Amino acid sequence: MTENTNESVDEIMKISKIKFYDEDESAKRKDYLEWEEYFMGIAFLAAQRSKDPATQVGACIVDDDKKIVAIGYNGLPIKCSDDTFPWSKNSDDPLKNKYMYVCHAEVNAILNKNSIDVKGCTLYVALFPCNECSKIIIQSRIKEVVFCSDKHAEKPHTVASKRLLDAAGIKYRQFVPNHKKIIIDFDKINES
Ligand SMILES: Nc1nc(=O)n([C@H]2C[C@H](O)[C@@H](COP(=O)(O)O)O2)cc1CO
Ligand SMILES: [Zn+2]
Repeated sequence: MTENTNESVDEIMKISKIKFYDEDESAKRKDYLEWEEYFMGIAFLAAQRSKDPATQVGACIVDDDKKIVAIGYNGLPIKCSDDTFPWSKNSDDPLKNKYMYVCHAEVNAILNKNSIDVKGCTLYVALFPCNECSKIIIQSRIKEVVFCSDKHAEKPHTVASKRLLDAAGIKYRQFVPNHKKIIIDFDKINES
């Protein structure tokens, strides 16, 4: 077995920094997505599956190895038709509004996980989770929430949600993108 002296560590560091090219054109692309932009971008892409005409929310759950273990968006429960239940939000009759029926993106992601559980994972979500989702986030042992918008910060469901997350010791923080926009252009791949 090689002795792990300071000298050999220096040697390893030198080797790991060797470049196998000289010219600038051979360097890697600089405009790539950071991990967090990638995960939040996936949450936003999933949101595009939502049938909610007013608010489309997506969520993406990632483990410690940066593997995506779950994706979800807001929608009706299985077998409850998108065309049978209402999508309105302002009816005086609560039964004619979407709120009684829609599953939130975070809950759908947690329930759709590909892993055994989401313990220790990070949840990326477009909107700050409501109190009902936070209960499930806590119970599923997610360790951190990264949200994009906190536009309902003043509403009771967000205040209650933060109380729950704080009490449970779950960290939450706002996503700060490098790229304000991510464009998907299906034609670009055909360019030379
Ligand atoms: N964190 C969230 N995840 C979600 O999936 N939603 C969903 C539930 C509704 O379908 C919609 C909110 O309705 P509204 O903002 O148009 O009235 O977004 C909403 C929030 C905000 O708490
Ligand atoms: Zn919710």
